[in-house]
Amino acid sequence: MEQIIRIAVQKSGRLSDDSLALIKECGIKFYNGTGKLKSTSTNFPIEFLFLRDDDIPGYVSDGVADLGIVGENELVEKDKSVTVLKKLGFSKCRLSLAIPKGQTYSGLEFFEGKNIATSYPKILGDYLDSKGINADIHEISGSVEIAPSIGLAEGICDIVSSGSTLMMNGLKEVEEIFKSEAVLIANDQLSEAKKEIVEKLLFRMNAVQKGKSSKYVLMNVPNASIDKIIKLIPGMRSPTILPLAQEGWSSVHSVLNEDQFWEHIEELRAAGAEGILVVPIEKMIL
Ligand SMILES: Nc1ncnc2c1ncn2[C@@H]1O[C@H](COP(=O)(O)OP(=O)(O)OP(=O)(O)O)[C@@H](O)[C@H]1O
Ligand SMILES: O=P(O)(O)OC[C@H]1O[C@H](OP(=O)(O)OP(=O)(O)O)[C@H](O)[C@@H]1O
Ligand SMILES: [Mg+2]
Repeated sequence: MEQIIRIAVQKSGRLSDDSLALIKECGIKFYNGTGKLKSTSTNFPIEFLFLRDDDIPGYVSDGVADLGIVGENELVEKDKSVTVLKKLGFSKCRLSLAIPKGQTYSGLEFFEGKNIATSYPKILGDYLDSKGINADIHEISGSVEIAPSIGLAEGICDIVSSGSTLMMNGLKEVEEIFKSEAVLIANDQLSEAKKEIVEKLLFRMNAVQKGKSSKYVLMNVPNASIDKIIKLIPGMRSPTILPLAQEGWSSVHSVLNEDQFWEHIEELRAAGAEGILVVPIEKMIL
C-alpha cells in the first residue's frame, strides 16, 4: 500500500481557516464538508483529522497523527514531546495577566497570595515560579475573562490579541507572559518513508511562505539611473532589464522582500523610477 501521512488540524476555531488555506495554497486538494472529521487528499499522500486543538499535541506525540498544526500556547501547556518543524506566522497572540481596570498595579507582587483564573495552569505556574510569586491558580476551560466580575478570581491569565475581550469585560492587561503563533509539529519518530513525504510538504509550505513575504516589482527607469536602481533592488540573482519603446528608458523588474520595498521607495523615486507596480507572488522557489 502506498505510504501516506496524517495531519491533525483544528476542526473549527481560530486556527482552522488559516491552516486549511495554507494546505490549499500548497496545491493539496481535499474534501472538507461540514461534520466530516476525516478526509484524504485526492492529489497528495495525506489524510486529515479534524480535531479540537487541545488534543492535537497528544495525538501527534502518541503517533496517532504524524503532523499537526497548533498554537505554541497549547503545545507548551500540554507539555508533550514532539518536534516543531516550522513557525507558520498566523494565529499570533499572547498570554497575559489581567486585572480589573479599577485596581492599581505596581508589579507582579500584586498577584502574591491572590487567585488567578486561567486555562493555562502550566505556563502560568512555571512563569510565577520563575518570578518567585505564590498565587492560587484556578483552572477553567473557557470564558476566563468573566472570572473577576463573578468573584471567581482576582486576576486572570488568558489569550490576548486585539485586547477587545479584556476591555469589554472591564479588565486591563498588566503582564505579557508568553508569545504564540501557529506551528507545524511532527511526531518524534517518523519512518524514513513518512519523512520523505513531510519534506515534500515542507518544500511547498516554504515556497508559499517565501512568496507571501516577497513582491514582484516593476518600474520604468531612465537609462542613466539603471546602475543606481540596481543597487537599491538587487533581486533574486539580478534584476531583469528590458528596453521600453520610448528611447532612453527601460523597464526594471525585481523580486523584493516587502519591507525592503518600503525602505527604498523614496530613493527609487528620487533616482527617477516611475510607474512602479508591486505584484503579489503566489509561490517562490529559490
Ligand atoms: N484572538 C486570537 N487571535 C489570534 N490567535 C488566537 C486568538 N485566540 C486564540 N488564538 C490562537 O488560536 C488557538 C485556537 O483558539 P480557539 O479560540 O479556536 O481555541 P478553542 O476554543 O480552544 O478551540 P477548540 O474548540 O479547537 O478547542 C489558540 O490556542 C491560540 O493559539
Ligand atoms: O484580544 P482579543 O482580540 O479580544 O482576543 C482574545 C480572545 O480571543 C479568544 O477567544 P475567541 O474569540 O476565539 O473565543 P473562544 O473563547 O470561544 O475560543 C481568546 O480566548 C480571548 O478570549
Ligand atoms: Mg481548545
